[in-house]
Amino acid sequence: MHVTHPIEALKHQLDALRHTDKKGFMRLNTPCQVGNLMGWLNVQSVYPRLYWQSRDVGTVEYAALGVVRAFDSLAALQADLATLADSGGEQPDYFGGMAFDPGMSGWEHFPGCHFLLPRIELRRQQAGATLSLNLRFDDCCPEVEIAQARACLAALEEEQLLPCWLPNVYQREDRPAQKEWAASVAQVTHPDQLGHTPKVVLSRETCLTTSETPNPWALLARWQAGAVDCFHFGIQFTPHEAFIGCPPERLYKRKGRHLMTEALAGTTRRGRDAQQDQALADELLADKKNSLENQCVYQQLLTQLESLSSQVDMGEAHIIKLRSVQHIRRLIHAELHRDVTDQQLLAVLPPTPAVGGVPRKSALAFIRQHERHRRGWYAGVFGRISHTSSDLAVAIRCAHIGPETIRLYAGAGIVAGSQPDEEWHELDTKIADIMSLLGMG
Ligand SMILES: C=C(O[C@H]1C=CC=C(C(=O)O)[C@@H]1O)C(=O)O
Ligand SMILES: [Mg+2]
Repeated sequence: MHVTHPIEALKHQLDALRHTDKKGFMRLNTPCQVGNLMGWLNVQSVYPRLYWQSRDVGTVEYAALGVVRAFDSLAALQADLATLADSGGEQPDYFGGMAFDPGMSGWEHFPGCHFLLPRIELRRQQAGATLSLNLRFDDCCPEVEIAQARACLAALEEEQLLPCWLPNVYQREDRPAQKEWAASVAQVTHPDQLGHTPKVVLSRETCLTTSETPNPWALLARWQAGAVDCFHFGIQFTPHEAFIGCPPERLYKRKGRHLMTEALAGTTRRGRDAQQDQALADELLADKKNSLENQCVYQQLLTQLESLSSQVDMGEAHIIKLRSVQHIRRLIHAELHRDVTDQQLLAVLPPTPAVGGVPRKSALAFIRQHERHRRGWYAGVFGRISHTSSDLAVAIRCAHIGPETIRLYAGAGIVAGSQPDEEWHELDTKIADIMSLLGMG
């Protein structure tokens, strides 16, 4: 992106605000040209650095920098959204996520819940790109806010090409190893356990170490290119740590009172050719174990939505095909009651049984007791929240990148009929895309 002109344009607009008596939220916009949003993010010195693109075709791509406001609680976020909505005018987008298990902390630098209003947003849609500066004129005097915004603009750097090199020599360690995995699957599928807890989603952390530190944005850009029909996200709170992912699963999308959610669970691999691929898809749809995995998810979603909405409709089970895997999916639509907020939805819906289990309480208790790695934001929530609409992904198919390490996460729904070796293999197919990008395929 050639930033000089857009930045000058925003500075002019900012100067004009010096004597403003405006209250609340304000967004200054200017058109701009950009090649690769991640190439732009990668050179910026302002943190957090965040990327978000929803799954739907033709949606906005967001790159965001810095913080105007941030909340570590859903209640505080909701209160802020409500205050701004009452005062009318343009409404801001908050970006962020939540850990899998609110009862356990996230990772270091990753709070249990964190949603932020960025200082700078670079948005791109079909019509073109816009550079925006977000401002809040509520509790501090406008001069302070303007000075902070100005400093952030002054720090912006020109976009550069992403490095095309990624390390490709790694040491791999699986946690749990296959033997311990088999023991956990056996425990979950023991008739006594299944009697009270019919599904637990067990997970694995695959730790890859290398002498180099991989560039998270270069990795995400390549991963994204092969992950169509997926969400794409990345966040860095600090320079040496990133969380990126290309999840296929939506937690929910809300447009006004209309809610879209889904049950995505049940997995098979892709075939060698179209014929085998179709045979695998047909088998998946007819398979009892995989259907049960999916059923656990939709039943819970339907039950939860019953009390929150006036009408709930669910579509037929169908197959979605990703690069390395196929899944069973059922789409769900609901009309929310007037007073239902994102705060409530996020307090009730996650973790869905696609990543947790049923009943939630005993499944989470099993996971807390038996998993020795920390899920952190894996299997949590990541996305965008605003007063008018929200869109959130289930944070699966993701990687945590730190100095000299990449930690990949994959889980598999364990139900009656689950076989340890097959489920272990399912974990491998779920990380196959990113493993092949790292030269480990
Ligand atoms: C928990 C994950 O996948 C979930 C989503 C789709 C299919 C799943 C399955 O078939 O087990 C899982 O429930 C993951 O990829 O880490
Ligand atoms: Mg499965």
